[in-house]
Amino acid sequence: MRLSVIGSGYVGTTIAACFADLGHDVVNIDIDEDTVETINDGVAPIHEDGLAELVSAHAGPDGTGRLRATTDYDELLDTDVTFLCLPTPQNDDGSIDLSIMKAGAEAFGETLATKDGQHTLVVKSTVVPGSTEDVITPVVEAASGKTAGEEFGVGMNPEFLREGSAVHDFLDPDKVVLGADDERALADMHEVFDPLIAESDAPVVETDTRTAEMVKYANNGFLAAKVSLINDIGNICKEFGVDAYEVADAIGLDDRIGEQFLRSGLGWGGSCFPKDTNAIRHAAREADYTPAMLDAAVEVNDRQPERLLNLLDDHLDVAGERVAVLGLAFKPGTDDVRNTRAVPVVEGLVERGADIVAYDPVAIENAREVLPEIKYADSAGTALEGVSAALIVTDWDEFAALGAEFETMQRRLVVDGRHVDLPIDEYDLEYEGLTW
Ligand SMILES: NC(=O)c1ccc[n+]([C@@H]2O[C@H](COP(=O)([O-])OP(=O)(O)OC[C@H]3O[C@@H](n4cnc5c(N)ncnc54)[C@H](O)[C@@H]3O)[C@@H](O)[C@H]2O)c1
Ligand SMILES: O=c1ccn([C@@H]2O[C@H](COP(=O)(O)OP(=O)(O)O[C@H]3O[C@H](CO)[C@@H](O)[C@H](O)[C@H]3O)[C@@H](O)[C@H]2O)c(=O)[nH]1
Repeated sequence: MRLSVIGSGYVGTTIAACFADLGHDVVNIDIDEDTVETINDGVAPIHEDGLAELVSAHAGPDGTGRLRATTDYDELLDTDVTFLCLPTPQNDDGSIDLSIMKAGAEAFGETLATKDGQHTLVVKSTVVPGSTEDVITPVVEAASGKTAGEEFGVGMNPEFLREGSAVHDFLDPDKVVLGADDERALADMHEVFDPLIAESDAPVVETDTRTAEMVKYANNGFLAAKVSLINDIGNICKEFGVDAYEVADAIGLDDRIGEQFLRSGLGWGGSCFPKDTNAIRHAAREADYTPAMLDAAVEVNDRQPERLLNLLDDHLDVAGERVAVLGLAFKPGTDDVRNTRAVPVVEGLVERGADIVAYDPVAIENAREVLPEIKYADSAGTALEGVSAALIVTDWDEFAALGAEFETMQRRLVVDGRHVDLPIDEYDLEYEGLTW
């Protein structure tokens, strides 16, 4: 099938490369010329495990030719289905900002106006319930002069991939959700996804666009709340001298709870959970409903960095002391620092007058933009040299391999926000875990 994918970021590039790998002809449309050029050179514009191989296999001079990129929306005219993968950031009040989606929908509609045959638009971005039907579709109708459900189809297909494992998650999903309000759009989405469904054996949920939109927020809200609940329980565990990880292992054996997403500590960050919980909470309030559980999930999450710093305060007055911060990415496996817990941790240390040296295996370049005022080390070992304390913010595997490096600390005080397996006894560490 011939597909166009508008937006070439984490989601757009991943799905375009994966669809090409599944045998579709795909064109990626993006306003960023560098991104377009990079893909056309056969190079992945973002860092994701397995993506470089897929892009070079299908784009660029040595590729199959099934993947290419362009800045020209007219190229979607030669395709049958378009996926809209544009950003949906939050406004200052937490509500969803649909302005980029509207701009993309308008450009899509203006192009569609000149097309004779049938076409289906699929909203892939995370949007609050009603956005596809009440906002995006009317923009396309106005720009194209065509009627949805008659002259073009509209679907909504939420994406559940995680950064760091995007290719794997997309090709082997737990579920595929196909939201459509007309038969033609549903049939088109099936034609796109059938090769993936056949290969992955993923269950398919067929529903309307509003429900599909809500499934995405329910998914993220549930996961964010699950982490906040284990953090709440973990904080109680800490007060009673109980190890929250032992408790989590035990409750995770109950199938109704499940073992995943029970790692307590500093809480959740990233490009999705924070903005998506805020968007759906704001939308709920607009509808006159107070989302008490999601509000609490955010409140618990916001408190964890200060709890980590309070644990440090119990051992050391950090004013004038050198402190190492290990980990800056919002989770291991990515260089993404959007809403990373490292920011409130570092801000708290700055307020306390600490002299901070930070290290991350891949996120330092991005971290410099949000945390320009601190020092950076080029290895965990260098960061630890001469410090009075170390804080662990991201659970990178390489931190669990640290050993003799601890001997260079002035004081071997380690406050761990992520339950990294450290040689506490071997190196005589003065160790505090956030919830254990
Ligand atoms: N990142 C994730 O892990 C993830 C997972 C699931 C869902 N989502 C959702 O998917 C959507 C996209 O997120 P992302 O992380 O891929 O975004 P992103 O910021 O990584 O990429 C967006 C891309 O869109 C391009 N763009 C902006 N305006 C454009 C326009 N008018 N026309 C064409 N291209 C334009 C940008 O240049 C950029 O390359 C969001 O709604 C997000 O919530 C993200
Ligand atoms: O037990 C856990 C699991 C996660 N986290 C934290 O939660 C955040 C999010 O982690 P994860 O879900 O792995 O990363 P994302 O790439 O943000 O993926 C989430 O957000 C995406 C964008 O919407 C969705 O597509 C994914 O399904 C959803 O997992 C990170 O800060 C993690 O450190 C914990 O603290 N404890």
